[in-house]
Amino acid sequence: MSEALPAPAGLLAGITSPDDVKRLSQEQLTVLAAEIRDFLVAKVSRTGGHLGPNLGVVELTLALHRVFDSPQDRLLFDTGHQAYVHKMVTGRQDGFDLLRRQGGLSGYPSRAESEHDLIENSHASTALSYADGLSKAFALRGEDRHVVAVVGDGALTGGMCWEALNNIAAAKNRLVIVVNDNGRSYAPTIGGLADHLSTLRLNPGYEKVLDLVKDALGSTPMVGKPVYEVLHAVKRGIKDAVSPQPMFEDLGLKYVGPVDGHDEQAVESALRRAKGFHAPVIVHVVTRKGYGYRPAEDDEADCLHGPSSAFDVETGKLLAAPSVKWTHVFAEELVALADERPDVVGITAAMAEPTGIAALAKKYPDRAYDVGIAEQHAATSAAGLAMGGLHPVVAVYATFLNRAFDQVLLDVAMHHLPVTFVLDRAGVTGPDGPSHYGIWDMSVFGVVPGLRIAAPRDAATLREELREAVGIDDGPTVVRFPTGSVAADLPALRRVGPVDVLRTDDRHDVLLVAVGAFAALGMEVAERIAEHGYGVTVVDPRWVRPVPVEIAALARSHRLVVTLEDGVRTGGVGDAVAARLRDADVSVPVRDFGVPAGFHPHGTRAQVLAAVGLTAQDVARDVTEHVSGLEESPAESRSTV
Ligand SMILES: Cc1ncc(C[n+]2csc(CCOP(=O)(O)OP(=O)(O)O)c2C)c(N)n1
Ligand SMILES: CC(=O)[C@@H](O)[C@H](O)COP(=O)(O)O
Ligand SMILES: [Mg+2]
Repeated sequence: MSEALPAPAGLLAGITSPDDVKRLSQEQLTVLAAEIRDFLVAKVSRTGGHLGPNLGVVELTLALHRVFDSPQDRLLFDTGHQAYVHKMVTGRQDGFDLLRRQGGLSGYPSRAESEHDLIENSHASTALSYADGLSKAFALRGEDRHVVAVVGDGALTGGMCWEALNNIAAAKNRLVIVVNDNGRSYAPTIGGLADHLSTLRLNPGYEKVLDLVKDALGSTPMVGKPVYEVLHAVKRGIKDAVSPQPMFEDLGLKYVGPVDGHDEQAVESALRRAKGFHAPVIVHVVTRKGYGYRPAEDDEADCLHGPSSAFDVETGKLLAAPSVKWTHVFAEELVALADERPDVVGITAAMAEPTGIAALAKKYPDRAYDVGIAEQHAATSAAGLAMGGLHPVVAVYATFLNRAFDQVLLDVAMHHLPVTFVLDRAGVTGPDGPSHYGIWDMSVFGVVPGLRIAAPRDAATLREELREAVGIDDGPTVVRFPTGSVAADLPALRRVGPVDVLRTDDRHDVLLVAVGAFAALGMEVAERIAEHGYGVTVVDPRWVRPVPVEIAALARSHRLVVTLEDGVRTGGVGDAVAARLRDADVSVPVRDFGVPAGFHPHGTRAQVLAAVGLTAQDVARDVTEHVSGLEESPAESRSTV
C-alpha cells in the first residue's frame, strides 16, 4: 500500500462536521470548494472511484449541509456514488486513502460509517421511494424533520422515480427533491425526460448576458457587487417565472430552478426557498459532471464517471496497462453476429460503453437501443422486439437485472421469446460492495422455466456460447461473465454433450464441476487434491442451468461431486447438480462451494472471495478432508470418462 497523502491543508482541514461548513463566508466557501476538488482528484487518482459525479456536486453538497441539519434532516443520495463530498464534510476525510478498499471507506453511503448516511444500495432510481416513505413516517410521527433526496438526471430515467413522484405528489408531505441535472448518466442521458430537462437548463444566451453584466459590475468598485447580487436574485426569480414547469406542476410538485449548480449562493438560496415550502418541491440544479478538473470535463465518454483504479492526474488516464476485458470479447463477437444476423439488435440501460453495446451502436446505430436506467423496461421492450421478429441482446451488469425478474419470467420466458441477456460483472465484483455483486443470477433466473444460462470460462467459450445463445429461438438465454480481464484460454480435452472435460484422472475420486470463470480455480483445486493422492476430473458444464444430464452420468463413476460457482450457494448450480443427481438416482454425495447468501463487505474481488472461503487452498483442504473420510467404493464400478 503506498503511503497516505498528507492531510488536507487550509479550510478543508478544519471541516469535521456540517456545522463547520455553516460558519463559512461566501468567500471561504469558494476556497473550500477548490480545496475539495483538489482533494478529490488527489485521493481518487490513487484509489479509483466516482470522480466525475463528485466533482459535479461540490457546491450542491455544501449548500445542502448549510441549509439543512443532517442527520436531524435526512439527506438521501440516489445511487449514492456522488456522496464523497457529503462524506468529506461529515468527518470522514481521513478514510479516503482506503476508499473502496477492504476495511476502508465504502464508495457509497454507509450507516456503519456515519449517522449522516442512510441509503447503502447502489442501484439507481430508488431514493425518491425511500423519501416518500420517510416523509410519510415523519409526518405520521409528528417529527419536524426535512427529507431531501438528491437524484440525478440519469436516475430519473428509472421507472421507480415516477412511481415515487406519483405518490409524493399525492401525499403532499414536505419533501425536497434535488434534481442534479448534469445531462449525463455515463453518456448524455436519453429520452423525452432528458430532452425536457435540457429545455429547462440555463439558457446560454440568457446566461451569457448575465455573465457580461457580472463581469462588468465585478470591475465596478463598490457599487458593482451589491448590484450583481440583486441581478443574481432577479435572475433566479426570472428563471422561475419564465420557465414555469407544467410537467412537474401538473404532477402537483412545486418547481424551483433551474439553478446554476456551481453557484453555491444560488443553490443555497433555492434550497432555502424549497425548505420553506410545506409541500413536495423540486429544485432543478444544473451541474457539470467532472466540473473543475479538465481531464474529466473533456472526457467525452463519461466525464471520468468512475475510473476503476489509479490514474495519472495530468491526463486522467488509468495507470494500469490495458488488458483484454471480458466485455471487449463480448462486444467484438456481438458485432460479428450482427454482421451475420440482421435480426440481432442490442439494448443497454444507460451503460453502452461499460457493457460493450457502444461497439454495436457505432456500426449499427439503428440496431442499438439505450433505454436509460430502466432494466425492467429493457427486458419487456426486448420481449416486444422479439415478438416483432428480432433477437435482442440485452447487456446489463448482472446485479442490475435482479430488478427485472418478473419481466424476464412472465414477459419473456412465459412467451418463449428469443431474448439473450448478457450479464457482465457477474459474480463478486469487489470495490462497489454488496449491492453490486452479481451473485444472484444463477439462483434467481435459474428457476425461470425455459430459460438457459451459459457461463463461459474464457474468450473462446464466451464467443461460442454467445453464438449458441443467439441461435436459440424458443426461449430466453443468459450468458454471464465476471468483471475484469478475460481469463486465459482453457482448452477442453473432450466434450461430453455440452460439457467440456478439462482434466481427467483414472482414479475417479472427485468430479469437480467448475462454473464459468471458476474453471481456472477448479484446475488449481484439482492439482492440490491430487497431491494428496486423490484423482480429480474437472468439467465445465458451459450451460449451467438447467444442469446438463451428462453431469449425472459423469458423476456416477466418482465418489464425490464438488461444485464451484461464483454465485450464491442458495439455489445455485451446486443445488441444481444435487437435484440432477437425485433425479437420476445417482447417490454420489455433492459438496457445493459458492458465495454464502449475504451482503459481503467491499474489497478487491480476490479479497472478497477469500473472505468467503473461495480460494484453491480452502476448497482443496475441505475436499481432501471430505474425500478421505469416504468409504472406498470398488474401483471396477467406476467407468472411464
Ligand atoms: C439500476 C442501476 N442500473 C445501472 C446503474 C449503473 N450506474 C451507476 S451511476 C449511473 C449513472 C447515473 O446517472 P445520474 O443519476 O445522472 O448521476 P450522475 O452520475 O450523472 O451524477 C449508472 C447508470 C446503477 N447504479 N443502478
Ligand atoms: C455506480 C455504478 O453503478 C457504476 O458506476 C459502477 O460503479 C461501475 O462499475 P464498474 O467499474 O465495474 O464498471
Ligand atoms: Mg447525471
